[in-house]
Amino acid sequence: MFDRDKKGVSVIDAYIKVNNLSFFRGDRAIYEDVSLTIPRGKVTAVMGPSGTGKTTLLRLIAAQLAPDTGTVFVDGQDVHKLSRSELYKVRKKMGMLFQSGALFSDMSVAENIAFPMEEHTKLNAKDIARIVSEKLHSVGLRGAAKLMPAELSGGMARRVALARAVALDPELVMYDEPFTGQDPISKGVLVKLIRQLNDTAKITSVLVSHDVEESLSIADHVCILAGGRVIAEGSAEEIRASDNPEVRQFLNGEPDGPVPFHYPEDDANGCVELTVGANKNGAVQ
Ligand SMILES: Nc1ncnc2c1ncn2[C@@H]1O[C@H](COP(=O)(O)OP(=O)(O)OP(=O)(O)O)[C@@H](O)[C@H]1O
Repeated sequence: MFDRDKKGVSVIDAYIKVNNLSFFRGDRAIYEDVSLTIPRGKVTAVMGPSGTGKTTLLRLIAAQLAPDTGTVFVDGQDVHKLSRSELYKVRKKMGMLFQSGALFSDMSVAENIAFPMEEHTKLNAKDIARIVSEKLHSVGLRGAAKLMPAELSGGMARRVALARAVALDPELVMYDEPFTGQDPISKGVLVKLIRQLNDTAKITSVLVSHDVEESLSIADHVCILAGGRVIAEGSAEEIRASDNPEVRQFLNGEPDGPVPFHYPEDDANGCVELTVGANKNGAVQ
């Protein structure tokens, strides 16, 4: 699947390169010395147990968070060394569909998709209307242009958000849990759309998801994170065939195994102290 050099060794043309990244929340290491590659023009699925740091990784890539050590290169640029204006240019190449990425409820579907173009480009109204129509067509919703978000099903809303995420023709699109709360049919539609958008617009896609089957079905490259480390990286076939017990536990959804289920406990955050409901004498009711 990847290009090969003269000796037949596979070489990855990296769009994103994460090198020896460490990132802490307080004393807790979310990442320790992590390196990984996101290949250009492919769909990469980043998977791992809840709370592992997948969203954090996307935010580090978008330079919304800064690493404690290590570097993140996006299209050859160290994003944490850029000036504000340089970072602004790099971010314009990124489309993001975050978990919380709700539509603006007081704007129609068309206005939602037009919004990034009105904010970030000098395109005239006619061109914006044409692009909105194209983007809506690409997600199969041209007939929904005038609807308000409250009139959409959950699956339709996700597709409109997708159209908005690609409104500026990004080189990179990062999807954070795009399938959450979707029924199997909507999941199938989204899977197809993510693949189609990636291939027709030659986008680099990063997909963060818990949905193992959906992710493996479209991913060219898979990266599994657990316990602050990359526990496996490779093609979907390689991951499916892995005999690494941590990978097997994750793919099979087993609660017991080498990947811990419990959030690490410490005195600062782990002690349950409730004052709610305490009466004047301190008795909890
Ligand atoms: N703003 C914050 N302040 C402190 N800790 C945070 C903050 N945001 C996230 N964390 C912690 O960082 C860890 C990684 O969070 P993150 O959201 O990246 O995980 P995730 O793998 O995306 O989880 P999920 O799959 O459940 O969405 C979690 O343990 C979380 O408690």
